[in-house]
Amino acid sequence: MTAAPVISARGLDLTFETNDGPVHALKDINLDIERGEFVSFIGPSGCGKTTFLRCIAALETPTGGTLRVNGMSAEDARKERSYGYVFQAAGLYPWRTIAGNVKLPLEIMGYPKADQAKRVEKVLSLVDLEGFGKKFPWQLSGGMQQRASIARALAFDADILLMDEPFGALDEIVRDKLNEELLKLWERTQKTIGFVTHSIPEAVYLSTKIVVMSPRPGQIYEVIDSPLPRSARPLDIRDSEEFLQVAHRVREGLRAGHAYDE
Ligand SMILES: Nc1ncnc2c1ncn2[C@@H]1O[C@H](COP(=O)(O)OP(=O)(O)OP(=O)(O)O)[C@@H](O)[C@H]1O
Repeated sequence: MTAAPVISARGLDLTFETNDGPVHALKDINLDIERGEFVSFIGPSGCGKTTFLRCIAALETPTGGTLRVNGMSAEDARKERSYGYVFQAAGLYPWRTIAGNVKLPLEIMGYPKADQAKRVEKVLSLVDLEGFGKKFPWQLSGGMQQRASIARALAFDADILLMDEPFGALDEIVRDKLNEELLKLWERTQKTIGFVTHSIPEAVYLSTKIVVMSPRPGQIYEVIDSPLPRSARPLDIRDSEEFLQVAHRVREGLRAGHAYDE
Protein backbone atom coordinates (compact mmCIF):
# COMPACT_ATOMS: atom_id res chain seq x y z
CA MET A 1 0.00 0.00 0.00
CA THR A 2 1.40 3.42 -0.87
CA ALA A 3 1.05 6.22 1.69
CA ALA A 4 -1.17 9.19 0.85
CA PRO A 5 0.70 12.28 -0.34
CA VAL A 6 1.48 14.87 2.31
CA ILE A 7 0.33 17.64 0.00
CA SER A 8 -2.13 17.05 -2.80
CA ALA A 9 -3.54 19.72 -5.12
CA ARG A 10 -6.20 19.04 -7.75
CA GLY A 11 -7.35 21.66 -10.22
CA LEU A 12 -6.26 24.38 -7.80
CA ASP A 13 -7.17 27.88 -8.92
CA LEU A 14 -6.76 31.28 -7.33
CA THR A 15 -7.92 34.61 -8.69
CA PHE A 16 -7.24 37.75 -6.66
CA GLU A 17 -9.87 40.46 -6.97
CA THR A 18 -8.01 43.78 -7.11
CA ASN A 19 -8.99 47.39 -7.82
CA ASP A 20 -7.45 46.96 -11.26
CA GLY A 21 -9.52 43.86 -11.97
CA PRO A 22 -8.98 40.14 -11.36
CA VAL A 23 -5.45 38.67 -11.20
CA HIS A 24 -5.41 34.99 -12.10
CA ALA A 25 -2.46 33.88 -9.94
CA LEU A 26 -2.83 30.07 -10.08
CA LYS A 27 -4.46 28.00 -12.78
CA ASP A 28 -5.28 24.30 -12.61
CA ILE A 29 -2.44 23.25 -10.32
CA ASN A 30 -2.22 19.46 -9.97
CA LEU A 31 0.56 18.19 -7.76
CA ASP A 32 1.32 15.46 -5.22
CA ILE A 33 4.15 15.80 -2.72
CA GLU A 34 5.06 12.58 -0.93
CA ARG A 35 6.34 12.33 2.63
CA GLY A 36 10.02 13.16 2.97
CA GLU A 37 10.35 14.79 -0.44
CA PHE A 38 12.27 18.00 -1.06
CA VAL A 39 10.29 19.89 -3.69
CA SER A 40 11.46 23.17 -5.22
CA PHE A 41 9.25 25.63 -7.07
CA ILE A 42 11.00 27.66 -9.72
CA GLY A 43 9.63 30.11 -12.25
CA PRO A 44 9.70 33.76 -13.29
CA SER A 45 8.63 36.53 -10.95
CA GLY A 46 4.88 36.64 -10.47
CA CYS A 47 4.17 33.05 -11.58
CA GLY A 48 2.49 32.20 -8.29
CA LYS A 49 5.19 30.31 -6.37
CA THR A 50 4.62 32.23 -3.14
CA THR A 51 0.86 32.13 -3.63
CA PHE A 52 0.92 28.33 -3.89
CA LEU A 53 3.04 28.03 -0.74
CA ARG A 54 0.65 30.41 1.04
CA CYS A 55 -2.31 28.26 -0.05
CA ILE A 56 -0.65 25.21 1.54
CA ALA A 57 -0.19 27.27 4.70
CA ALA A 58 -3.84 28.43 4.56
CA LEU A 59 -2.65 32.04 4.32
CA GLU A 60 -4.55 32.34 1.01
CA THR A 61 -7.85 30.72 0.09
CA PRO A 62 -8.02 29.11 -3.36
CA THR A 63 -10.99 30.09 -5.48
CA GLY A 64 -11.26 26.65 -7.08
CA GLY A 65 -10.09 23.04 -6.88
CA THR A 66 -9.04 21.04 -3.85
CA LEU A 67 -6.00 21.05 -1.62
CA ARG A 68 -5.20 18.47 1.06
CA VAL A 69 -2.38 18.90 3.54
CA ASN A 70 -1.56 15.91 5.75
CA GLY A 71 -4.87 14.41 4.65
CA MET A 72 -6.97 17.39 5.80
CA SER A 73 -7.96 20.82 4.58
CA ALA A 74 -5.18 23.44 4.65
CA GLU A 75 -7.14 25.29 7.33
CA ASP A 76 -7.27 22.21 9.59
CA ALA A 77 -3.60 21.45 8.88
CA ARG A 78 -2.74 24.94 10.08
CA LYS A 79 -4.72 24.39 13.27
CA GLU A 80 -2.85 21.10 13.75
CA ARG A 81 0.43 23.02 13.29
CA SER A 82 1.44 20.76 10.42
CA TYR A 83 4.07 23.12 8.99
CA GLY A 84 6.78 25.60 9.83
CA TYR A 85 7.20 28.58 7.48
CA VAL A 86 10.47 30.32 6.65
CA PHE A 87 10.26 33.69 4.88
CA GLN A 88 12.78 35.43 2.65
CA ALA A 89 13.66 37.88 5.42
CA ALA A 90 14.61 36.24 8.70
CA GLY A 91 12.02 38.43 10.50
CA LEU A 92 13.54 38.08 13.96
CA TYR A 93 12.37 40.46 16.68
CA PRO A 94 15.36 42.70 17.46
CA TRP A 95 14.44 43.08 21.13
CA ARG A 96 14.40 39.33 21.71
CA THR A 97 17.47 37.12 21.95
CA ILE A 98 17.94 34.34 19.39
CA ALA A 99 16.60 31.82 21.93
CA GLY A 100 13.72 34.20 22.67
CA ASN A 101 12.85 34.40 18.98
CA VAL A 102 13.00 30.63 18.48
CA LYS A 103 10.88 30.15 21.60
CA LEU A 104 8.15 32.55 20.50
CA PRO A 105 5.90 30.07 18.66
CA LEU A 106 6.23 27.67 21.62
CA GLU A 107 5.11 30.42 24.01
CA ILE A 108 2.16 31.23 21.78
CA MET A 109 1.22 27.56 21.58
CA GLY A 110 1.48 27.22 25.35
CA TYR A 111 4.24 24.60 25.58
CA PRO A 112 5.41 23.97 29.18
CA LYS A 113 8.40 26.18 30.10
CA ALA A 114 10.84 23.30 30.64
CA ASP A 115 9.89 21.78 27.29
CA GLN A 116 10.38 25.17 25.60
CA ALA A 117 13.99 25.41 26.80
CA LYS A 118 14.78 21.85 25.71
CA ARG A 119 13.29 22.35 22.26
CA VAL A 120 15.11 25.63 21.72
CA GLU A 121 18.40 23.98 22.60
CA LYS A 122 17.70 21.07 20.26
CA VAL A 123 16.76 23.13 17.21
CA LEU A 124 19.58 25.64 17.70
CA SER A 125 21.96 22.71 17.61
CA LEU A 126 20.23 21.33 14.49
CA VAL A 127 21.09 24.55 12.66
CA ASP A 128 24.58 24.77 14.18
CA LEU A 129 23.79 27.74 16.39
CA GLU A 130 24.44 26.19 19.78
CA GLY A 131 25.91 28.81 22.09
CA PHE A 132 24.22 31.70 20.25
CA GLY A 133 20.91 31.64 22.12
CA LYS A 134 21.79 34.60 24.31
CA LYS A 135 22.86 36.82 21.42
CA PHE A 136 20.58 39.37 19.77
CA PRO A 137 19.80 39.17 16.04
CA TRP A 138 22.02 42.18 15.19
CA GLN A 139 25.00 40.33 16.65
CA LEU A 140 24.63 37.58 14.02
CA SER A 141 25.47 37.56 10.30
CA GLY A 142 22.66 37.41 7.72
CA GLY A 143 23.25 33.69 7.19
CA MET A 144 23.14 32.99 10.92
CA GLN A 145 19.93 34.99 11.25
CA GLN A 146 18.36 32.92 8.51
CA ARG A 147 19.48 29.75 10.31
CA ALA A 148 17.79 31.07 13.45
CA SER A 149 14.57 31.60 11.50
CA ILE A 150 14.80 27.99 10.28
CA ALA A 151 15.26 26.89 13.91
CA ARG A 152 12.14 28.86 14.82
CA ALA A 153 10.17 27.06 12.09
CA LEU A 154 11.44 23.71 13.40
CA ALA A 155 10.79 24.43 17.09
CA PHE A 156 7.37 22.80 17.32
CA ASP A 157 8.36 19.77 15.25
CA ALA A 158 5.97 20.14 12.32
CA ASP A 159 6.68 17.53 9.67
CA ILE A 160 6.32 19.99 6.77
CA LEU A 161 8.71 22.88 6.24
CA LEU A 162 7.65 25.61 3.79
CA MET A 163 10.49 27.89 2.72
CA ASP A 164 9.95 30.96 0.55
CA GLU A 165 13.29 31.99 -0.98
CA PRO A 166 15.00 31.74 2.38
CA PHE A 167 18.50 32.35 1.02
CA GLY A 168 17.65 34.78 -1.80
CA ALA A 169 19.21 37.78 -0.10
CA LEU A 170 22.49 36.08 0.86
CA ASP A 171 25.75 36.08 -1.04
CA GLU A 172 26.65 32.99 -3.02
CA ILE A 173 29.24 31.53 -0.65
CA VAL A 174 26.94 31.77 2.37
CA ARG A 175 24.11 30.42 0.27
CA ASP A 176 26.19 27.40 -0.77
CA LYS A 177 26.99 26.64 2.85
CA LEU A 178 23.37 26.98 3.93
CA ASN A 179 22.24 24.78 1.04
CA GLU A 180 24.65 22.09 2.20
CA GLU A 181 23.48 22.45 5.80
CA LEU A 182 19.83 22.38 4.80
CA LEU A 183 20.32 19.07 3.00
CA LYS A 184 21.94 17.58 6.10
CA LEU A 185 19.12 18.90 8.25
CA TRP A 186 16.54 17.46 5.87
CA GLU A 187 18.28 14.07 6.03
CA ARG A 188 18.43 14.15 9.82
CA THR A 189 14.84 15.28 10.37
CA GLN A 190 13.08 13.53 7.43
CA LYS A 191 10.84 16.57 6.93
CA THR A 192 8.84 17.20 3.79
CA ILE A 193 10.12 20.48 2.34
CA GLY A 194 8.49 22.89 -0.12
CA PHE A 195 11.09 25.44 -1.26
CA VAL A 196 10.66 28.48 -3.50
CA THR A 197 13.70 29.72 -5.39
CA HIS A 198 14.80 31.68 -8.46
CA SER A 199 18.08 29.81 -8.70
CA ILE A 200 18.40 26.83 -11.03
CA PRO A 201 21.55 25.44 -9.31
CA GLU A 202 19.90 25.78 -5.90
CA ALA A 203 16.75 23.98 -7.07
CA VAL A 204 18.72 21.15 -8.69
CA TYR A 205 21.17 20.76 -5.82
CA LEU A 206 18.48 20.54 -3.13
CA SER A 207 15.51 18.81 -4.64
CA THR A 208 14.09 15.38 -5.20
CA LYS A 209 11.46 17.02 -7.41
CA ILE A 210 11.57 20.35 -9.27
CA VAL A 211 8.32 22.06 -10.19
CA VAL A 212 8.83 24.43 -13.12
CA MET A 213 6.11 27.08 -13.28
CA SER A 214 5.09 29.44 -16.05
CA PRO A 215 3.49 32.85 -15.67
CA ARG A 216 0.15 34.53 -16.39
CA PRO A 217 -1.72 32.70 -15.09
CA GLY A 218 0.65 30.69 -12.90
CA GLN A 219 0.60 27.05 -13.85
CA ILE A 220 2.87 24.05 -13.65
CA TYR A 221 4.81 23.67 -16.86
CA GLU A 222 6.76 20.55 -15.88
CA VAL A 223 7.59 18.41 -12.84
CA ILE A 224 11.11 17.00 -12.98
CA ASP A 225 12.04 14.03 -10.77
CA SER A 226 15.70 14.37 -9.91
CA PRO A 227 17.92 11.41 -10.80
CA LEU A 228 20.56 12.62 -8.30
CA PRO A 229 21.12 10.46 -5.21
CA ARG A 230 18.92 11.46 -2.26
CA SER A 231 21.70 11.52 0.24
CA ALA A 232 25.37 12.38 -0.01
CA ARG A 233 25.18 15.36 -2.32
CA PRO A 234 28.45 17.22 -1.89
CA LEU A 235 28.53 20.72 -3.41
CA ASP A 236 30.82 19.54 -6.20
CA ILE A 237 28.02 17.31 -7.48
CA ARG A 238 27.10 20.51 -9.32
CA ASP A 239 29.97 19.84 -11.72
CA SER A 240 28.70 16.36 -12.58
CA GLU A 241 27.23 15.51 -15.95
CA GLU A 242 23.98 14.33 -14.33
CA PHE A 243 23.55 17.62 -12.47
CA LEU A 244 24.20 19.71 -15.56
CA GLN A 245 21.67 17.68 -17.51
CA VAL A 246 18.93 18.33 -14.93
CA ALA A 247 19.88 22.03 -14.79
CA HIS A 248 19.62 22.14 -18.58
CA ARG A 249 16.16 20.58 -18.46
CA VAL A 250 15.00 23.12 -15.90
CA ARG A 251 16.38 25.98 -17.99
CA GLU A 252 14.66 24.67 -21.11
CA GLY A 253 11.42 24.30 -19.16
CA LEU A 254 11.63 27.86 -17.92
CA ARG A 255 12.29 29.11 -21.43
CA ALA A 256 9.46 27.11 -22.98
CA GLY A 257 7.09 28.05 -20.14
CA HIS A 258 7.87 31.70 -20.73
CA ALA A 259 7.01 31.32 -24.40
CA TYR A 260 3.50 30.26 -23.33
CA ASP A 261 2.17 33.78 -23.09
CA GLU A 262 4.02 35.36 -26.01
N1 LIG B 1 -2.71 39.62 -2.12
C1 LIG B 1 -2.65 39.79 -3.43
N2 LIG B 1 -3.54 40.58 -4.07
C2 LIG B 1 -3.51 40.74 -5.42
N3 LIG B 1 -2.62 40.16 -6.23
C3 LIG B 1 -1.69 39.38 -5.65
C4 LIG B 1 -1.66 39.15 -4.24
N4 LIG B 1 -0.63 38.31 -3.96
C5 LIG B 1 -0.04 38.03 -5.15
N5 LIG B 1 -0.68 38.66 -6.16
C6 LIG B 1 -0.38 38.57 -7.61
O1 LIG B 1 -0.41 37.18 -7.93
C7 LIG B 1 0.64 36.86 -8.85
C8 LIG B 1 1.54 35.78 -8.26
O2 LIG B 1 2.28 36.34 -7.19
P1 LIG B 1 3.36 35.52 -6.35
O3 LIG B 1 3.90 36.43 -5.30
O4 LIG B 1 2.76 34.25 -5.90
O5 LIG B 1 4.46 35.20 -7.44
P2 LIG B 1 5.92 34.61 -7.26
O6 LIG B 1 6.09 33.61 -8.32
O7 LIG B 1 6.13 34.16 -5.85
O8 LIG B 1 6.82 35.89 -7.56
P3 LIG B 1 8.28 36.30 -7.04
O9 LIG B 1 9.22 35.31 -7.64
O10 LIG B 1 8.49 37.68 -7.58
O11 LIG B 1 8.27 36.26 -5.53
C9 LIG B 1 1.36 38.16 -9.14
O12 LIG B 1 0.82 38.70 -10.33
C10 LIG B 1 1.04 39.03 -7.94
O13 LIG B 1 1.06 40.38 -8.29
